[in-house]
Amino acid sequence: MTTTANTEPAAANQDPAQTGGPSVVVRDLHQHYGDFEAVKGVSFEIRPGELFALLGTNGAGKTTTIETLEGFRRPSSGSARVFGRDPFDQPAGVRERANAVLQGSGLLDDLSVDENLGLASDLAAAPRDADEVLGLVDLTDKRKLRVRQLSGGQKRRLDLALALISDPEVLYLDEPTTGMDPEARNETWKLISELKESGVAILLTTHYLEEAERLADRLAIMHRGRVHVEGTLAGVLAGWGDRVSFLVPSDVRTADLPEVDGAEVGVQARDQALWATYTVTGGEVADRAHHAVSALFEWAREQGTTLQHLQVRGASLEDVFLRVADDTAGTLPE
Ligand SMILES: Nc1ncnc2c1ncn2[C@@H]1O[C@H](COP(=O)(O)OP(=O)(O)OP(=O)(O)O)[C@@H](O)[C@H]1O
Repeated sequence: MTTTANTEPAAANQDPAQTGGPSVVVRDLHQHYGDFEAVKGVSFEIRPGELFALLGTNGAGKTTTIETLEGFRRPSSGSARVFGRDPFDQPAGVRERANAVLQGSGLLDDLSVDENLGLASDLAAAPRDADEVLGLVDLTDKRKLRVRQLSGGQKRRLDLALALISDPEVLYLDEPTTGMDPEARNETWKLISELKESGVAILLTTHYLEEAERLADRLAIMHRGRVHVEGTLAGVLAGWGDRVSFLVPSDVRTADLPEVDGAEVGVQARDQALWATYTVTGGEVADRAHHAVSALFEWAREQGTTLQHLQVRGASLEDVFLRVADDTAGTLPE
């Protein structure tokens, strides 16, 4: 332990979660690998019973952020606090109460499921009952098998069991369902929801957007070290607008498509036809699509044409993700 631990003011060591505050607080975190800046000013908080999903493109800096919270890396600048403590300089009081399912399994291949769980249990300050944990991850009937005899999805479930055996109050899940079949993933989602309901503060990274849609109370999308979008799912999607699309009538030039208040029009070629998409962000969220569709019907009536294959949908998390990931769009800060 460095001297920093001893010189921190007493107030900085108080656990905000004890008084209803966040268990995890990240403030303006920067992380360098040599000259390369992998994380460029990330901030978020996670309260007990809340799941925060950190989404992002490959190499965005998600794992680096989790590793910082785990105490594996000292921030280059900014801060990370878990239970009010610095996990790098003050790991005591953090490691016992936080645990992780990280990428790259820490399982010992030649030992059995029981033996792996036993080792993790020996390291835990107040371990949960191993039978109960094996039941939670549905591996009871595999307990005598060696790890190398498990399938990829079963190994991932054992990873989760190793994290749960210490009964953590904060849980970091780095792509926890990779390699699982849809049923195992569904069961794992239920388990994660139950953990959340029991008061665990969870940080999830995933490339499965549906996983974030199902589980996250709040989410952030990272790209190249920065958070570009953050909020509740509903809040994020409301800011992104509704989509109204239809086949451009063959006798209408795209330049003659009508303007609609509060909407931007784009034209895409698909299946040897042109499709118009109006992205509607103006007006009240509840009836913004109604106004756009009314205006388009009015235009179609005047043109003596119809809106074929008309579709109205809200923005999806995938729309938002792809927009953030699209460097060529040119509106994201460097
Ligand atoms: N030890 C390291 N040395 C140098 N660069 C690193 C190191 N670890 C990570 N990086 C780089 O830092 C950036 C962020 O990596 P990180 O693993 O945090 O991203 P990620 O968001 O978790 O990506 P993925 O979704 O692909 O797992 C990447 O460009 C990566 O190449």
